[in-house]
Amino acid sequence: MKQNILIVEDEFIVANDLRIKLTKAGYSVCGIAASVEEAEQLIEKQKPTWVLLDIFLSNDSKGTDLAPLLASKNIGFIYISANTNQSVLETAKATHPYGFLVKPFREKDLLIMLDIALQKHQANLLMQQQREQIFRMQLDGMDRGRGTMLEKTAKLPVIIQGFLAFDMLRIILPPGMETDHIAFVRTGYEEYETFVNEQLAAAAGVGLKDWSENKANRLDLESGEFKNGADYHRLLLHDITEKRLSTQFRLACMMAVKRRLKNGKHFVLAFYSKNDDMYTEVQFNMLRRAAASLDAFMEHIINDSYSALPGRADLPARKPSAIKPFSDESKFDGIIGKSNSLVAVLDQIDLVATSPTSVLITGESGTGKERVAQCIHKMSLRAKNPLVVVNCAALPANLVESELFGHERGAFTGAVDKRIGKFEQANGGTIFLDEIGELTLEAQVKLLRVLQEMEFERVGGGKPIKVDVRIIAATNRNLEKEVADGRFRLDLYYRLNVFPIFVPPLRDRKDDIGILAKNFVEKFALKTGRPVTGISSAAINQLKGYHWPGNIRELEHFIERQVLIKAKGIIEQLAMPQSPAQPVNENAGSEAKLPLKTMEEMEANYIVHVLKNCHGRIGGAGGAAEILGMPPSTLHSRIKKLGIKREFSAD
Ligand SMILES: Nc1ncnc2c1ncn2[C@@H]1O[C@H](COP(=O)(O)OP(=O)(O)OP(=O)(O)O)[C@@H](O)[C@H]1O
Repeated sequence: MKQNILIVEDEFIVANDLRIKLTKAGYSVCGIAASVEEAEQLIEKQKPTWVLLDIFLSNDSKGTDLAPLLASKNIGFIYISANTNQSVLETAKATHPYGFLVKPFREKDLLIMLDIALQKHQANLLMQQQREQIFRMQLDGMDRGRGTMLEKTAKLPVIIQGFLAFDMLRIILPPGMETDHIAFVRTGYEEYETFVNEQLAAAAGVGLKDWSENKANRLDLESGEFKNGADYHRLLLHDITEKRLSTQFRLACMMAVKRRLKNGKHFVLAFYSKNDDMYTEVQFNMLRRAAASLDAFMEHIINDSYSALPGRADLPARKPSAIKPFSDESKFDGIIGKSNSLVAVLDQIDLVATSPTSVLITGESGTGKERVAQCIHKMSLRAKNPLVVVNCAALPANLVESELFGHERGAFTGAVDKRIGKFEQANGGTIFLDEIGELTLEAQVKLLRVLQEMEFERVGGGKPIKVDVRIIAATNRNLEKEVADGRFRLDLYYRLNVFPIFVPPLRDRKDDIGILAKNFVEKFALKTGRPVTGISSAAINQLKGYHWPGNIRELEHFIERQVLIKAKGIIEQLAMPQSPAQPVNENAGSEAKLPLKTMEEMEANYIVHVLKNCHGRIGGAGGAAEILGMPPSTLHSRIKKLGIKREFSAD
């Protein structure tokens, strides 16, 4: 689709120069506005699909003030500004732009950023439409016939969550029903705890009578609003119930809509998140659409509930009930865990799996990035076609091209046979570029070309080959830092980072350790045939006390060893590995005098310590890589990056 770009910039020379560059690059520029007011008029008249937005504009207006209008109209925007002071950057970031270019910038950088931003915006719109469609279909397919009000609404949180994320959803119904307040609090991927009036009153620390009589609990709304971060905190200052609920459920922002039903009565949907900048104009519009789709359903259950009065004892359950509407354990194929941060990863997998979007998975070694990639592939429409894994760290620099694109027979010395490259093998499916941060700059150029065109030639072959491949890349490096240090190409980074997923380290999701450990005990007991039947809570607490630098891989190997040592019964006591955060033996006793060390120094110390114990051997059984719970190639690259001397590593 040809993009219609509006330039909002008060310096005419700069704006005109931009117009010339964009037109030359094939974009159509529908206007130049020097102030927010002019921009609003042009948006109305010209209907741009994209906006380049300066921050400080004529008439003392600010580009950031235009952002809510752009978000509400689904128009993507990039800031272009010479001002980079912290508060300007923070205000700009809070409006969720697709990019920020600091003036003066190179034409090339502008065009690359715009190209990627457009792709990202289109992918987002597509995903949003798909989610909305699924939401409507699921809503239509819901059984409205029998059951209590709680039973009828029990499936709502799962359905709504797929469309609009929340940690707590409050539904406020017209007064005079069996219950006029239901809240669903998220406790797992498709798990919610249900609270009705009595339990909500208890959570807010008031009696049921006070709760019911306090009109403020019904959220006094005109038609709707959202409050993020500081705004939400201001609300808490004068609303004691909200304050208590927010403390109880650790909520950091909210948005709500009030809907009028045909019978003149109202219901309110209030969404809460633990993430303090979760809700923007975009989500608010989505909420309005979701609420409108829900009107008929709510009307039905409200009328049904009135006709059931009086005397139908369908409510309330005295204790909060845990509702797990339609959990599908196998959906995430072996990704175990229920911590908040893992559930957030599952949400993202769910969101992106069926779209063709490229995904960049980041996180420390052993956190499960490859698992996430496998899961996205299996849940995608390409699941029947291959998932081809390429370990970029293991690609020999001189063979990158032939590995990725293949070669013809006799293309170079040693090419005795024709070879089909990884991209061709993955045609129709997915290619997983693991450890992408290890690619040499030369290889990055070659990869970039394929990603742009999805076309390449086999080495020694003159015929272009076109493929249809979805890209998933992963790295344990901070790619933004790699870009800043000149080790990773900015254009390649933009191409890959269309949908980023961060997999958190195990030390930040200790809630998952117990369930993972139990699972690994079962797995290795079965594999080794040893009758080890479980692991005690004391042992799990010990596991939680360690900080797992090798993450889940290290935990998995550790449990495997414990199963072998224990041989039968329940694992009770563990000999935990020495934590690198504690001083290693040679420094024992002198910790008080130790200067503070950076994480990198501690990591280097620990690797040297393990290497010494393994006599410098990296690979194979009992080698340093196995003990550290990472692939030898990753350890090699860590050794190189941390500048560990060769005397410590033999292979
Ligand atoms: N959530 C999980 N549930 C169960 N097993 C997991 C989970 N996450 C990871 N694992 C297991 O932990 C090990 C490491 O996972 P994986 O290889 O996906 O990590 P990674 O982040 O890709 O590591 P690297 O960066 O070193 O390549 C694997 O054996 C994997 O099966």
